[in-house]
Amino acid sequence: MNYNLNQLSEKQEKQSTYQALKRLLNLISAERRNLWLALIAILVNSGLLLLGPLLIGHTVDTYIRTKQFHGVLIFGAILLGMYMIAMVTGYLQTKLMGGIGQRMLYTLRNAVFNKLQELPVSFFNQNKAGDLISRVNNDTDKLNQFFSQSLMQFIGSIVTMVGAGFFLLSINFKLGAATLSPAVVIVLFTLILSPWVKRRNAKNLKSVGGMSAEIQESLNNFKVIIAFNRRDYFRKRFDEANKENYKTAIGAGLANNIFVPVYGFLTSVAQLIVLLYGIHLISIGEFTIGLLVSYVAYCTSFYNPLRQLAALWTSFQVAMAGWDRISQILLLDTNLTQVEDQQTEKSDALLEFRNVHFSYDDSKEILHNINLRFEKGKTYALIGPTGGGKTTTASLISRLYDATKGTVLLNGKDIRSFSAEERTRKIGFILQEPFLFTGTVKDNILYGNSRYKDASNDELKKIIQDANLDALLAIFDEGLDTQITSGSDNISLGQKQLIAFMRAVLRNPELLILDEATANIDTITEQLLSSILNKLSKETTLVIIAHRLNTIENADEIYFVNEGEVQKAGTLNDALSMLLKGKRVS
Ligand SMILES: Nc1ncnc2c1ncn2[C@@H]1O[C@H](COP(=O)(O)OP(=O)(O)OP(=O)(O)O)[C@@H](O)[C@H]1O
Repeated sequence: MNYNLNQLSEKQEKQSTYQALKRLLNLISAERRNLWLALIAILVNSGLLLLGPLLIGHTVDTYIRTKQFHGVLIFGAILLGMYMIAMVTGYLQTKLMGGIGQRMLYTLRNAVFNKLQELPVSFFNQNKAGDLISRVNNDTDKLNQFFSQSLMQFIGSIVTMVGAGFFLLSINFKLGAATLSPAVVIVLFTLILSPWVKRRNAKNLKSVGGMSAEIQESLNNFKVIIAFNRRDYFRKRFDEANKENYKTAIGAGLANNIFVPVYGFLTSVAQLIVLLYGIHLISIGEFTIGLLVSYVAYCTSFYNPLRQLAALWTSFQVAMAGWDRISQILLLDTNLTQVEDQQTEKSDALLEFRNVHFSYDDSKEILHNINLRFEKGKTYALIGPTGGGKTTTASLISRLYDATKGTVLLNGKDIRSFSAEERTRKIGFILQEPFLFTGTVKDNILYGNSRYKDASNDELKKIIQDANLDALLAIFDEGLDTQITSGSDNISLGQKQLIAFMRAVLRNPELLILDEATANIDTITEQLLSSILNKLSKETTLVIIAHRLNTIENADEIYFVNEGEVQKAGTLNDALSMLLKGKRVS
């Protein structure tokens, strides 16, 4: 299945803003009440501000021209009261929307992060971590900015414009229509250019993701970069990503700002129309000075928000481009779903491969028609040249991936019918590259182990002793409390493998896979691990992947894995000669 987000995005570019907006509103449906309250605040605010010019016009014509200053004072006080209420509603709207924006950011980041936790290994194979981080951090923030800062202004501007437009047309239809004609040009101009502006912003966000991926890759591999003196190479790569970002940012900036001067020009045209046509109407007695004062104010109330809308529209397009990138993740589904429970077959095999084929990306088949049987309590070894398919086979046993064809059976049932919890309880996997989290040795060996998660240090020490793991724990100076730092650079690779080993053994799985799990461990400690494995429950099935043949001398069965095919190797000596003769993967 294709999980590459940057390829998906090309396909999904056709998605309309309307569809994207609908999905976004579904996500924030919990905020409906606050959104309504904020909307009421904005309506009151805009309504009051719109009434102002009408009252001023009325004051000019009724009281100022007739010199009734008492009336001027009363209307002045009414206007002041209205403006004060408008101030309070303005504050309320900012407060409500700020909260909505931040809560939405929180919900969205959680939703994206939780989705990432659901997605299969293939997704992470096909996407760069830096780009994903940029989506979780940067793109969600673009939406937050729009929601907390721009949305209400956006709605406020539209309400003010509609209200001002209504007054302009109702006071004098001919003059109103002439005043509004430049707005038609503006709307057409905006509609035509918007998709182009959104595309430019999407390109810019993509380049931010690319730059972030570049930074993440070089930070993760800084030791190799320094050891191989590749700093210049990475500097160049970063420079290219940065240049791309610079170019797309300029492109997006130009697109985003194209509206401002055009809107400004057309606003001036509209004001000119009001003055020239308005004065003409006064001269022929069809209009009053007071109404012209109101008219100029309404013209400003109409075109100022329109100018603001130019900037807000840009912010909307940026937010929508960000939302597209976020929703690409949210819309993905894992292809490792749980299938319906099936009839259990009577089988003495704990795990079985039946005619299994597998390819990572549909292009090249990696495993061809594999048939394997792992019985309860036995030890199996997978050997073979580098790139032959051993780790891939192990990954299918633990369902990191599903077979492209054929079936993997666990306890006589399709492995896909087990819940992830059940499966991981039954199958333990010590990966080739063990990963440790920041915390103590205790935190790390209890990772994902619900059985002992509340055990005290003393209880845990006893459990470790019973599992014959105490000699391994003794290797760490401060035992269970030894600190592991981020990236776990304060302990050796061999020590990391020991922690991963303890973590897996303590879970007491029915099937334990060791993928080169002792490759970095000295011979004495390796013998210790071997004796621990021998003392595991007689029910435990072991699958050991190893390059060093001494590691597998106790195996009941040895399989030779080469060029995606698996065959029984017989004795250790047969395995050795197969290895020596074994073809390498071309
Ligand atoms: N994530 C992946 N995406 C695409 N191809 C992959 C991926 N992982 C492995 N492969 C390919 O699958 C083939 C088998 O790799 P695998 O890791 O299973 O070999 P292996 O026998 O375990 O090798 P080693 O002894 O080096 O660990 C190789 O050709 C490899 O390039």
